[in-house]
Amino acid sequence: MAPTTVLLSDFSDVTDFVVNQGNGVKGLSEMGLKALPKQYIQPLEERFSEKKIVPHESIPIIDMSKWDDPEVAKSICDAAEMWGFFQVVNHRVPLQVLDRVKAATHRFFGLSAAEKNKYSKELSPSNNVRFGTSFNTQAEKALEWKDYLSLFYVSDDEASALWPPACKDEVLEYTKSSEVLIKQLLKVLMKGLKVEGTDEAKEALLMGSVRTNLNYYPICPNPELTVGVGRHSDVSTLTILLQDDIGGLYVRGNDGESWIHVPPISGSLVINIGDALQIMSNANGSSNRISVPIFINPRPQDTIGPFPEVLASGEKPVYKQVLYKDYVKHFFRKAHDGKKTVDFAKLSIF
Ligand SMILES: COc1cc(/C=C/C(=O)SCCNC(=O)CCNC(=O)[C@H](O)C(C)(C)COP(=O)(O)OP(=O)(O)OC[C@H]2O[C@@H](n3cnc4c(N)ncnc43)[C@H](O)[C@@H]2OP(=O)(O)O)ccc1O
Ligand SMILES: O=C(O)CCC(=O)C(=O)O
Ligand SMILES: [Fe+2]
Repeated sequence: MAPTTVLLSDFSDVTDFVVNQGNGVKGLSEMGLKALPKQYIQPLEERFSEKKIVPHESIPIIDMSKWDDPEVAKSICDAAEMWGFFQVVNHRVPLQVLDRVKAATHRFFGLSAAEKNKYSKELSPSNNVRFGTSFNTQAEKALEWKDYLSLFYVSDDEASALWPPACKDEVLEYTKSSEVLIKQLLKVLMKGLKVEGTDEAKEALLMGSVRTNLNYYPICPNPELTVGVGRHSDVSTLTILLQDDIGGLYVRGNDGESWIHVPPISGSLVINIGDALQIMSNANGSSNRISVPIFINPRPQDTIGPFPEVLASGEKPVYKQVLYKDYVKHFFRKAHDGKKTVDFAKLSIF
């Protein structure tokens, strides 16, 4: 459809158009706006500054073709500890599956606003399926330039009945095809933490629930004034990010000030250690992290806290035991605020 030029003054309320009517920022972008609406202008400290990018730094790129090789395991554990982020290639998730889920994402966001809005918080037939924009429009002082569809997996039957037909098969295929990689990564990471043996209870704690988000960042008239997604770390155990070839993902450097670009590498997946694993591994990290789509999590009803094995040597617990659902609710109820979500689980002496 050809873009219509609409003056911003024609809008009585940008938020109503974007949020309530389900047009999203995609709807705004397609109007051919010449300037960013004021609702999206981020305060200076939240904007991304090119000056803070470290040009020649890179997060590790790990070739997983020989994934039983102890050297590969060491690279994974070192990258998780040093960066919390790494890219994997030759990961055994078929490349056609990745292509199909990318196409399905375009197909879903290409639907009309009315069709997408059927999955909004107010109209969705289930809490497990949600179309939205920004992060938490109620709590945010400035909105973020992103639309999303969030799909929490309960069962194949539920997904088949309630997920949007435009993308459900491809999202299911993508999440299921990633399972073998996820299990391998968790096995290696647990061994690195000296948490041996994966019984059913431990497996549920690490990967008992799966949420897949499809994020859409349309062209923005003034990208320098806003953000697609603000500074945050994921509340997952692990996040598997599939990004397209546009780029734009940055990871906090270990100095807590600089940013490192994560260049798109065709066929690669970005792996990001989330807060839940940080809490269970008792790591007192202070750098921010950014990542994407398949969030591997404990189950909502699980209580998370440092694994007994990591405290066995006398290491003092940094985190208390928290109900995972409470932790996630805490994350979703506030605007993005860097790495502060984890403070919710910290023992008061830290
Ligand atoms: C959207 O932009 C994002 C997203 C992210 C995501 C990063 C992650 O790491 S997602 C992985 C989180 N883990 C899980 O989902 C697994 C565990 N799940 C749960 O514990 C529950 O499913 C639940 C998420 C807590 C929802 O349980 P429910 O009983 O339905 O609780 P509610 O009271 O309805 O919701 C609580 C609160 O959260 C808001 N919310 C719920 N789902 C979502 C969602 N998918 N996206 C955004 N917000 C959501 C909901 O509106 C409630 O808030 P109220 O203010 O309405 O009370 C990273 C970066 C991004 O930019
Ligand atoms: O799209 C990106 O590059 C980052 C998105 C992200 O961090 C998230 O959805 O949790
Ligand atoms: Fe993220």
